[in-house]
Amino acid sequence: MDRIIVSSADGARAELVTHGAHMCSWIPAGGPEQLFLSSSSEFTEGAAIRGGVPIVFPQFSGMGVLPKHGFARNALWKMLSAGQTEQGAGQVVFELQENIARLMLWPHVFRAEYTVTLAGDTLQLDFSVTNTGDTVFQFTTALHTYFKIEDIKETRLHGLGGLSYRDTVTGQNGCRQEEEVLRISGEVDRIYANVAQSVVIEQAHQTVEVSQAGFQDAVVWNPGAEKGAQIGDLEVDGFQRMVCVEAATIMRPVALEPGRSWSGMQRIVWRAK
Ligand SMILES: O=P(O)(O)OC[C@H]1O[C@H](O)[C@H](O)[C@@H](O)[C@@H]1O
Repeated sequence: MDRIIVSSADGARAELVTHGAHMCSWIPAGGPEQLFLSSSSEFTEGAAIRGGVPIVFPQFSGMGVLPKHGFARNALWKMLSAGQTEQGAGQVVFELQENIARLMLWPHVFRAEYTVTLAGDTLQLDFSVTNTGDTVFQFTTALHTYFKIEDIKETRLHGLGGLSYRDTVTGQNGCRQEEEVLRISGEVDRIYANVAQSVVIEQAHQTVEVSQAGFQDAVVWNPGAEKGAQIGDLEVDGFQRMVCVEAATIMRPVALEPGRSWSGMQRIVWRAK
């Protein structure tokens, strides 16, 4: 699989592979690595990469008949461009369309585009899907971002208080987060609905602000010690060093008419304390 490195004029840097258009590393200008990547991750075609930013499309998790999280994260994407914008941001653009294997799984023709843009302390991920066929189709999707954490016990998530969520661990719908600040001390797997404000991941040394547009929902996932130990491509202590905050549309799937496009974006801003 091809490896692509892009950097901005002001020193931010990202690394991606064409397999899954998968972003493996993001280092903001003057800052440390922000994405978790498991050292046990298999970098082979056909296998998902554990960490970075997997693209979930056209099905979230096991919520349908497709392989878990759909086919986009395991597909070979076409790189359309890589370099710097006129303003000096680093940028890479990928494209994915149907092929025979994908049509056998999901009988729809489409064009997906994924643009990664970085400069200074900010990373922006733009994902769009166009229905290039002549019948409507539905999909669910997520940018499944794994954030690198020093110690999950010392990490706080702000911005989720008062939101309703589906608890994937218990299968319960219609839960409500009462506490303003979420601390993770075991398995957490939640789909928050109608997320309009940003989520801030606070650690002792930094904050990371995660905002989104186009995506309706946000997933927060950490497998905890027990489930984490069962994940073959995650290090034994991996769960302590990661948290996923995913921009997603799951609760109400997108129904895309022929000729129409849908787009969603996740923006991440790093701040040292
Ligand atoms: O192991 P994977 O197929 O990559 O899925 C990893 C995780 O993705 C999402 O965050 C889901 O909410 C979790 O239920 C799932 O375990």
